Amino acid sequence: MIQFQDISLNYQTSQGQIVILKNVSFTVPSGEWISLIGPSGSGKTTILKIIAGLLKPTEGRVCIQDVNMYELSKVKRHEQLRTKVASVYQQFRLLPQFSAVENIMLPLIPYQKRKELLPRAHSLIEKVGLTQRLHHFPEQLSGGEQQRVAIARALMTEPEILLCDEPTGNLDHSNRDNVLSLLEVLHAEGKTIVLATHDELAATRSNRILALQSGVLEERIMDYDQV
Ligand SMILES: Nc1ncnc2c1ncn2[C@@H]1O[C@H](COP(=O)(O)OP(=O)(O)OP(=O)(O)O)[C@@H](O)[C@H]1O
Repeated sequence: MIQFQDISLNYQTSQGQIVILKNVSFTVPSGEWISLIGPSGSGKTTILKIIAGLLKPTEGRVCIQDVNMYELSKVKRHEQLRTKVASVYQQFRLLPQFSAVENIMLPLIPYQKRKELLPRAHSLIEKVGLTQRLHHFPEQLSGGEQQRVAIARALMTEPEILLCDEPTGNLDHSNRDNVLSLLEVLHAEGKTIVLATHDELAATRSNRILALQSGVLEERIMDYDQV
């Protein structure tokens, strides 16, 4: 479960203090898929970075499975989150010098032998439907295929929580549908998913939509389970 409690985030700039998030609170029970929607600059990526342990809020608490992440030292926080939370981004972020299967293994390469990681990497590449592309390099893959490799890479540590930042933003219609269908499969398997998107239609695939406007969570919370 993710508890995002009374979170505010300000930046100090040469023009003075700017407020990015204002007193934002929400809870994501384990296994739920929520979508964050809102215009550009409303704070969606900022929320994902805070959940990922990468950005300390100015105020508020973020608890993952009841542990207050920002009370921990940076090292302990990363250790806690390393296997619990994984991210998928709009710009795939694959390393160009590595093949698909090598990219998938990357999150665990510092911790385990390559030989031990290969069977899991193979099963993940099969899961995302790219068995035929195992040894292809990113430049030899389509955008949709690269994103599916990126999702497989995110799954390598068996995270409970998947943070997806505009994962379909660079994809055409059919690749977008492939990626969303894959998220639906992962959700059905029990993953907790937080999707930040401009794509309101994509967001309707989730359990709940939270709408952000200039760093404020709108009261409008659409719960499709109750429609
Ligand atoms: N380091 C920083 N210093 C100052 N302002 C920042 C910094 N990082 C982000 N911002 C501002 O925070 C605001 C929220 O950014 P964020 O990336 O969370 O928005 P977003 O809703 O994800 O936008 P988009 O949909 O375009 O990705 C933006 O106005 C951005 O300019």
